Amino acid sequence: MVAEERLRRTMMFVPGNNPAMVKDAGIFGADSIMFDLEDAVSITEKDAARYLVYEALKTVDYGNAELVVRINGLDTPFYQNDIKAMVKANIDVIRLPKVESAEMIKELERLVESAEKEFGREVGSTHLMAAIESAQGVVNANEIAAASDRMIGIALSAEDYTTDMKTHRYPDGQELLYARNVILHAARAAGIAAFDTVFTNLDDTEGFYRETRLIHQLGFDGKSLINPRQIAMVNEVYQPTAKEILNAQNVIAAIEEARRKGSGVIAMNGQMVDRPVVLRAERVMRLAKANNLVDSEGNYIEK
Ligand SMILES: CC(C)(COP(=O)(O)OP(=O)(O)OC[C@H]1O[C@@H](n2cnc3c(N)ncnc32)[C@H](O)[C@@H]1OP(=O)(O)O)[C@@H](O)C(=O)NCCC(=O)NCCSC(=O)C[C@@](O)(CC(=O)O)C(=O)O
Ligand SMILES: [Mg+2]
Repeated sequence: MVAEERLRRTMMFVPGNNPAMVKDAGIFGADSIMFDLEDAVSITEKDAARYLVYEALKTVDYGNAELVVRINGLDTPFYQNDIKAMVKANIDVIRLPKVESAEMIKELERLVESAEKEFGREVGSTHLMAAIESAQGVVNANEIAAASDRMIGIALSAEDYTTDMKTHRYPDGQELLYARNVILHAARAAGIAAFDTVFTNLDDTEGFYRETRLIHQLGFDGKSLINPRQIAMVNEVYQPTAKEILNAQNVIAAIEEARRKGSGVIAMNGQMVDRPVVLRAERVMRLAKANNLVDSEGNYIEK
């Protein structure tokens, strides 16, 4: 069994200047809640938003959700105070926007480590992720993904990226195909998660499903979201079918039997079952459990 991989299907942006949204963000069941101090917050509200998110992190119970904050960029006067406040508040992950090089992640890491020491937090306990929002970021995706042991993932940010590329978003997503594949490969090569971009038209449910099915097929761990309505749709696409669950259970049973006999490979219904097949089966079972499709014994629950 490999180390349990955290599910990160849904990473929901929550504007850091909206007290009601910040307070209630935990009730919708997102895998990760991402408080935003950057583009959803106007310049005049930067300090107030930082303070609001800091207080919420200290006082609100967000259950098992992973807590992420998108700080302001390294080209702003706000990021140093953002880092200090969020490290002090014990945030799980800091997401740096508009990342274009490994050096930017190393600069973030230096400041995070200094804040950890200042506030008595264990050095290395604050994780990092990068949003890639430009051609330069895509070109340097490999070095960004591998820039720090603290990195848990990289994300495509298609609104800024398409602007940088002098295009805009189309329904078929052709304009994002290269960036999606580069980001996915960079993440996988570095052993970290890959997140797809936000989908901003809340009325286009069909378009949202189409995009989510595409990124699921490509292999993304999940998506950045802007609204709670999008969470159930992503979970639906990412949930395994009954057939996939049954197959995964058979694979795990078969490999356990093989291991008892001292072998790492076995044939099941004429198909070879080896390590990659077992890893895929284990991921299917993690997704099945997260979607309450199996009971504590791992048996499929008919709905
Ligand atoms: C779009 C809308 C105004 C619609 O509001 P509406 O009120 O019409 O929505 P409803 O569905 O009616 O809400 C039903 C109930 O849920 C509550 N509720 C809604 N949204 C919630 C939420 N997010 N968190 C918690 N609670 C929420 C709401 O308060 C209500 O609660 P209640 O009144 O109690 O029933 C709202 O969703 C919203 O503000 N979204 C976040 C926008 C945002 O953060 N943008 C910046 C990030 S993108 C970016 O920067 C581009 C990027 O950088 C991205 C990258 O880097 O990846 C790039 O370059 O691509
Ligand atoms: Mg952006």
